[in-house]
Amino acid sequence: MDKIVIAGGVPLRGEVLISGAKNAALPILAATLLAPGRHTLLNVPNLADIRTAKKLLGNLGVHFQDLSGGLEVDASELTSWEAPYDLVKTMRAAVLVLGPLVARVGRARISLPGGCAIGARPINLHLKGLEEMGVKITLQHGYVEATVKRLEGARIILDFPTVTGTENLLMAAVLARGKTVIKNAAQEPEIADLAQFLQAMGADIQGIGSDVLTVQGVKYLRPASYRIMPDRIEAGTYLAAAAITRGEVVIRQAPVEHLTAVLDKFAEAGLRISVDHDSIKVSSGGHLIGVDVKTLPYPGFPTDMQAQFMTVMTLARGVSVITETIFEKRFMHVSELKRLGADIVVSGNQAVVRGVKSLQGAPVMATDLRASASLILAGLGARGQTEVHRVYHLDRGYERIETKLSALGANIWREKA
Ligand SMILES: CC(=O)N[C@H]1[C@@H](OP(=O)(O)OP(=O)(O)OC[C@H]2O[C@@H](n3ccc(=O)[nH]c3=O)[C@H](O)[C@@H]2O)O[C@H](CO)[C@@H](O)[C@@H]1O
Ligand SMILES: C=C(OP(=O)(O)O)C(=O)O
Repeated sequence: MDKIVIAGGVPLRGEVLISGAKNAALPILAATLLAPGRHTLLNVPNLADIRTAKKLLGNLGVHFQDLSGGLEVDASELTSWEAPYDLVKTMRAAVLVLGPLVARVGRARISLPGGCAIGARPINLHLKGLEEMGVKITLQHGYVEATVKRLEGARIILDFPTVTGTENLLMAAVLARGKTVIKNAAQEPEIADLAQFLQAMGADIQGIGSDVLTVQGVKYLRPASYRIMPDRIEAGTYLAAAAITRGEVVIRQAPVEHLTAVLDKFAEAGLRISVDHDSIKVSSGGHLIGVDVKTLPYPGFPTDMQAQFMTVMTLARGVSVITETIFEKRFMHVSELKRLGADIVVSGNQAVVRGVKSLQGAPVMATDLRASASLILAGLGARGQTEVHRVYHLDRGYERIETKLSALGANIWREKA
């Protein structure tokens, strides 16, 4: 298994270009199942999760062709309605084929996504919403089996604004008979990106970007061409890299309007930030200051930036209290950060971080995607050499991270184990 090695302590300087968003590309790829014909997707990031999604859709009969700067997705004929265990276990977002499959072929058989490092992550809200639309659901041998003759519009109130749950229900509703209203819908910008792709396919959706989505079902959808939004979490991670190395970085092609909570917190922590259209210039304005953060559904501070922000706080002056409200086990990076000398005490869903003068490089092990990013950041900010093991987690969600960081001056490389 590959590892990433970092010789830390170099302030990053230069420009970095943000890739397409993983969490928008995955539901949009799933949504291509809704319409026979050839779709064109632009700005698709080159990530392990995208390769897994292509395998999963390929298994259902979808064909792909690489275009210069894009991907052609041909969903003309579906030959299966099953998402097998082997593919679902490596990528939870595989569950996103459930809504489109019941909408297009009236049935789906999906391996139940298991618990993972960051929490239990059940899909009860996806299933309850689909049942309200007339889908018969049974659980057998670790698989969800879903069948429906005709999807019916419904009024759905989500107990929690689940991101992929909202996406699954939206993708089912666009081809249902009549009107569907999804209340307490998640408002993450990637859902708006999916909704805009669905509109380009001919769907009738009102309330995009809000917590009430109203969908008037249509008889059929047609293939569409769409450019995937840039990745706000990747952009936030490069902000953190500039902060922890006391560097000066320009982040280009950033989804600035969706980064408000993140930019506000970094500014409060003492970074100098200026924004020009889709570019963010960030430089360290003296010392970092400990600030408190609480993760929340969008537009609050994203849980997918919690580990990276915590890492920056390990070198700030004073104390920072970090509260995780979305996932019950998302502090797996703490024990590894402590190996580099961080002072962090966890109690329930709160981590109290007392800034230290310096971190020292050490071998560490990545446990999930954003934990991996946080360990890379810690390595960049530490004295001496850090080795991050189990980088397959990182490759799920960051395109060419060591190449992009090297171009900013970091001493970072990948070694084959
Ligand atoms: C592919 C993708 O877009 N992944 C993102 C998505 O994950 P995902 O869509 O899995 O996250 P959810 O919004 O569904 O989960 C939020 C919380 O709701 C709970 N829950 C969810 C569904 C359900 O049926 N029942 C239930 O109890 C979960 O266990 C969790 O505690 O949103 C998360 C929260 O912003 C991000 O961290 C992930 O990067
Ligand atoms: C938790 C994440 O992804 P996923 O939902 O795909 O596991 C993430 O992107 O941080």
